[in-house]
Amino acid sequence: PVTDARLNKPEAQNWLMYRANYAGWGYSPLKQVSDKNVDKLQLAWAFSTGMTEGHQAPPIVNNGYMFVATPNNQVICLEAKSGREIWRYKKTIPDELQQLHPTNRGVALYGDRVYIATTDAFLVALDAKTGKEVWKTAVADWKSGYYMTLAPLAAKGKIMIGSSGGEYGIRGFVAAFDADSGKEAWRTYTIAGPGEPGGDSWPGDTYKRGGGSVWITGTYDPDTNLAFWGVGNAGPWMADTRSGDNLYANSVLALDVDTGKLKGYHQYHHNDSWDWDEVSAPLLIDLEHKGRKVKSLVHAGRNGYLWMLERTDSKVNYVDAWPYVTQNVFTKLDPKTGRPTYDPARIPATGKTVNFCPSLWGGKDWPPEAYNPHTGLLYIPAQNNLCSELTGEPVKYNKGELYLGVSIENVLTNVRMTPESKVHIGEVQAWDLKTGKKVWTHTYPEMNWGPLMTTAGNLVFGGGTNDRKFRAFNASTGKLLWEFPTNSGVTGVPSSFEVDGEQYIAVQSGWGVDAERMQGAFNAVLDKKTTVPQGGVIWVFKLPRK
Ligand SMILES: O=C(O)c1cc(C(=O)O)c2c(n1)C(=O)C(=O)c1cc(C(=O)O)[nH]c1-2
Ligand SMILES: [Ca+2]
Repeated sequence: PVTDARLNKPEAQNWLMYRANYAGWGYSPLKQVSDKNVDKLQLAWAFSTGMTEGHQAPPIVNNGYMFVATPNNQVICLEAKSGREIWRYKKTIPDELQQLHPTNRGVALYGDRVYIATTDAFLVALDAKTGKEVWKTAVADWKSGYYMTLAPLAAKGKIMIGSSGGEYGIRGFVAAFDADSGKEAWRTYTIAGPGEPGGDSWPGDTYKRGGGSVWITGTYDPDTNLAFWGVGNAGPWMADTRSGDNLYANSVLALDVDTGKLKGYHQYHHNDSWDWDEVSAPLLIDLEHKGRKVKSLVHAGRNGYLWMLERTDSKVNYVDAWPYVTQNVFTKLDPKTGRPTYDPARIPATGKTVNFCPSLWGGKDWPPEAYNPHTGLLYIPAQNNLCSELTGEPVKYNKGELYLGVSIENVLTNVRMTPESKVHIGEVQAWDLKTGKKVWTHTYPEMNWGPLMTTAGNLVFGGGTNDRKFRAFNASTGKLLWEFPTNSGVTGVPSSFEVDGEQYIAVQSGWGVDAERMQGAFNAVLDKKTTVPQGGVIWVFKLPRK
């Protein structure tokens, strides 16, 4: 059984949750595979999932058993050392349901159960031994544009989730369900309504369709019982349709896990007009900043700034922020609050064509950063040097239809090259958070959609490029130490685990969703055409036996 005690201090041999620990580090304390021997890493087993589209979920492992979520609401349970299938669950969803983002980012383990959030906006509890449904709860109405792609967060008897739908005029929320019964415990809207604090930051009834979706797992601080959730873009995209700050879109929220009460927040940027969802949950890192000890929240923003905040038991304070990729929208940040001032020429608006950097896919979209406590470095999978051009147009709300204010043709061709992006776009960056200095950068000619994992073996793992490769870098120096061509592009979250004294590295390969759309946008604006093979495979590697 997966207990709170185990989730608070996960064993090195397991990968029990989305980012391995509540702090969101994407860090494995295992070190059998290291910078000294990773060049010998070889295939242990591979397993075809039977699905196409975006395979993004980490292989989650509990004492030799692996649980993998794939697109189409499928969960596969396997013997972790052999890849032998034990059970498979697939939720059927209505045929009419077209998922804008066809992916699932993983399961949560709690007690003897496995939890998955589905495309038709159900939260489902499965028996971990058999894969049989124990309960399922309808979380929201998919016909109104709600769908779920994130891995749930389990803590203190509750299973927490959020919903996607920021491009459909939903009103976002984080909700918690009793792990035993599936009964809803609380629901906190990410978009403030009339009479609530922040409610006056939305004109008229625009809050009802204000977006603020939550589609990446939150992080959690057991000491204060606060969970930290990133909030997506405001909707519709053009900011002139909803003058005001639009709280709490594009923010981080600190929510009390027992009650859902909002205890603090920081809005990274107000009145969003760029589809810069700030959904990635901040990493919890204790660090020293200018000689002061800070219990920080670190977030590489889709808006292209690297944010350092401070968490207390009742507040979120701004500490520092700086651009980590080319950014031409913010002209300055208020040194006390971090509130940005915008270049008016860079704000997309209805009836205007506006060019801005980074692109609408941001300095970093959803693929998670990683933090290694030994190197003290934060690793960011970045898209640098790239810009977008959007032409705003009037939009009318129709239930269940896209609510953007930009034509879909424009979205699919939005990228604009710069002299620098012709040289390179994708990067793996390593930042020393003490000094605020970048320590190393690995560059790719084209995009990087690769979630990162770092290990005590002084390694950083990640894929993300359109050449199908999965790679290992020296965590201290950035030197490329190993690469392996998989079946498809790797946008999966890597994980690591140990069985019978051997360390394994696992990742799903299966290109899709916006990595594929961004490739399509490059294909549309460049002379070159790239296709990436489709199909999902779980890849598991280890060292040769001695
Ligand atoms: O506003 C939303 O609700 C929402 C949801 C999702 C999603 O659930 O995957 C994405 C986005 N927005 C988004 O803006 C985006 O760039 C994106 C990329 C991806 C992906 O899986 O590659 N999903 C999403
Ligand atoms: Ca979005």
